[in-house]
Amino acid sequence: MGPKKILLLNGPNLNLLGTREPHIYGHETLSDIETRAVSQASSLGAELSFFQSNHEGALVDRIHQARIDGVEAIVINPAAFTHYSVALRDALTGVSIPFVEIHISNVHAREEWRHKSFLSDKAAGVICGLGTFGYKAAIEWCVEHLKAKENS
Ligand SMILES: O=C(O)[C@]1(O)C=C(c2cccc(Sc3ccccc3)c2)[C@@H](O)[C@H](O)C1
Repeated sequence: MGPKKILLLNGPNLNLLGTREPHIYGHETLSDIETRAVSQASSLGAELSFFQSNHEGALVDRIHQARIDGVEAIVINPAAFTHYSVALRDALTGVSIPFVEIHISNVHAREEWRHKSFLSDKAAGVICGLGTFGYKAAIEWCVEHLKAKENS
């Protein structure tokens, strides 16, 4: 049994992280987040890959590929797609890979339309409002979950 494979997905506009609205999304860039996630996963004995796209279909395709690649858990910040993407919901449920939905901001403390997620009821868990710490927590949960599943 090789290292556990985790995929980190980030949705539209997150490539702009750290450049605008730092009061909401912080100062870290997406690259900072991805680099730290790879290092954290490695220290936990897991293998993390990452992908960001502004295009819904590209994320759907990457989720399909995750199944082929033997990815065992997904951490996804769907960004705006959270609030309307049935396609992402269907892709994630279709590949039957457990996923953690993460939001840097507390979407429940923001505009009403950000309170609705098309993914949350299908997620293993949802983390929001903890800033980029949410990525760290989500990755740690995935590793623990996969280890527990292996030992069950
Ligand atoms: O809080 C989040 O992580 C969230 O998923 C992230 C979002 C997000 C992601 C990237 C950019 C923006 S808005 C923006 C656009 C340009 C520069 C800075 C921010 C919102 C929102 O669409 C979601 O409602 C909430």
